[in-house]
Amino acid sequence: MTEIIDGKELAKTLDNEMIRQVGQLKQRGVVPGLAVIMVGNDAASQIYVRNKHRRSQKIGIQSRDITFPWDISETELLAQIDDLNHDPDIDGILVQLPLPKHIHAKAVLEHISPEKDVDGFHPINVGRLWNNDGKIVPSTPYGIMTMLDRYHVQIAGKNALIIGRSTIVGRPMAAMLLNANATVTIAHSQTDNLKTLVHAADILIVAVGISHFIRGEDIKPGAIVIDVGMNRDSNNHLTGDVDFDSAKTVASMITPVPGGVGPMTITMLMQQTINIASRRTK
Ligand SMILES: Nc1nc2c(c(=O)[nH]1)N[C@@H](CN(C=O)c1ccc(C(=O)N[C@@H](CCC(=O)O)C(=O)O)cc1)CN2
Repeated sequence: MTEIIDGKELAKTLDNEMIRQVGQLKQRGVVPGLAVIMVGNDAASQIYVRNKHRRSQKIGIQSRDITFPWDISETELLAQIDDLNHDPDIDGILVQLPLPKHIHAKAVLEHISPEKDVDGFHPINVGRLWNNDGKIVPSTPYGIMTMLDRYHVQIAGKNALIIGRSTIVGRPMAAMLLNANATVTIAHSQTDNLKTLVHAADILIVAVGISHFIRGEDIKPGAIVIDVGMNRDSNNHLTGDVDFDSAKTVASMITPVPGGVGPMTITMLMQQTINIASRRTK
């Protein structure tokens, strides 16, 4: 029987664990603080930022939302980050992506103190992760690793294929699976013989942004399939990169969309804010 990896349910379990962790921190005089910077009024980003705020409140994290109009200058944005870098009440800083085109996202992300870079996008944190010494790591792949762990998936020695090489998902995912002793392959738009690679994968992570890119007949029987896709169909319904119905008949475990990887992203952001705050007590 195929097991559905339920990100929504796992997120609730982890919320309860985090509420306890925050309670213990507060007894030691530490209130975790998260600053979320949003530029412009992208509709999806507004929803994610609101959800980050609500989850922070639920867990007991002090969250500070800072919203700028889309035409803010890069200099003003960097000055705000400077302030937050020096603010002792703030443990984690994140800038919601995407940013407007006139702002250099790379410069902005590199301006966040690596010790407060709760998204794990700063090159220092990227380097630490690839050195198997990651202290703060990107939330989506961290969420996937947590799902694999909580569903008792054995990673060591397995063939893991990641389709997609983004800095937010594909690359850090590869580092995390490698650190967990998987044999890792990253495939992308220029990859030859993708079908052969997919058919050999024990753990398949799909993050390409193309609706139903992978179908059941492509997958190795018994594979674990993780769908990172978030696409909208003509009816504005959310669809994954994997055709769930056909893949479910072949995989041993699979994540749905929605309700799989997505809910774990904000959960792991919360966990990392707590992790950073707990270093204050050491
Ligand atoms: N600074 C960052 N910007 C962005 C990140 C990020 O990790 N850091 N990731 C995404 C957006 N994102 C969080 O910011 C995010 C995306 C999706 C979900 C989620 O819960 N998805 C649900 C479906 C939601 C829906 O119906 O639209 C699911 O898949 O079940 C949470 C957070 C880009 N920007």
